Amino acid sequence: MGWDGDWDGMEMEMGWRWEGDEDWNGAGNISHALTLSREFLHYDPSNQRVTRNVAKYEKLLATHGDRVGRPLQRPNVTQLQNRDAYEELCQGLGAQMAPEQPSQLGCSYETNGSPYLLLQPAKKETLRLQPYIVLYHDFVSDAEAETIKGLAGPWLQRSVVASGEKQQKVEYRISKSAWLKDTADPVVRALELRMAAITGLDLRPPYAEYLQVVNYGLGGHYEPHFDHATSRKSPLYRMKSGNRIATVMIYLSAVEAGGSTAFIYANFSVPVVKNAALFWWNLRRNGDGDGDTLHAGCPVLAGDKWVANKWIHEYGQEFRRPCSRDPRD
Ligand SMILES: O=C(O)CCC(=O)C(=O)O
Ligand SMILES: [Fe+2]
Repeated sequence: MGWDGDWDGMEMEMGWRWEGDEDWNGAGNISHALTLSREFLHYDPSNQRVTRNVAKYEKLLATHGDRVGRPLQRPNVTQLQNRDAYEELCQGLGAQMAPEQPSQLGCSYETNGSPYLLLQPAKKETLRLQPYIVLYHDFVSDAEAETIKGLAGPWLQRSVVASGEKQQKVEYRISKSAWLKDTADPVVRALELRMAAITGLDLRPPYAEYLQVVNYGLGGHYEPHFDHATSRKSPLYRMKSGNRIATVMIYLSAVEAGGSTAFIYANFSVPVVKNAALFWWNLRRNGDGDGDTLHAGCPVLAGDKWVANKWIHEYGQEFRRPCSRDPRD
């Protein structure tokens, strides 16, 4: 079941209760739970646990009706009122066609002017130009991925999100995560140098955050959100190095089913490609947040998923990604 093992196995498969919370979390579909549990008993009448669940659901329905507790929390972005695009993209039903000329997309070896990459060019696949999203294949080795997961494992804690001026646990981000400093291990340091080489950006503190290692268990997900701050009060500004200009996200594991990264407005999703690193700019060159980068980590349906995030900030990049007054850039 992976590290997100807060779920109660049986009930998680049926999808309503979240053991991490003391209360019912209000997903609310108790009558559906009851129907499925009764159907289950039809096949396995002696199952004590499901028998107990049936009694529990019947009691809950009698006392509370079908909606119990508070409504599900959602990220605070108005665009999310319509979840259809997200759900379709996660199910692989969304349009995946690139609006750009196919000749501008595709694969290339990149040295990016870096002596480091001269020896081993990056295998870049350009997925979209607006927003600019590229995938670097074989960015880490299997051994490096294992080392990073092993280093993070003991430190994993339920993930939080920036909410107003605070950070909090929310139902729309179900995962565990840990932060790794580059001093934690030579492998972390090596990955940071590699990320600096492919992006051409300055990743030294405080120009980038520590490496955030994230583990999603079954059903783990992160609903559509922006990585950059959309409010000046966001805790992201506490680093005093501006907003998050870009994201590098490394896929540290494969996933048996689900778990793609969906870009809602760009209308496509990136399947989990083990050992690859995804890069995109969150901000436009004039410093405004790029609304086209709304993205999500789709629910993991089988297996578990590990990623590592590097969030790079605006300051330090002034000469590496010069600004522009043209709002289209
Ligand atoms: O897990 C993913 O595919 C996306 C994760 C993400 O967007 C994040 O951690 O900010
Ligand atoms: Fe994100």
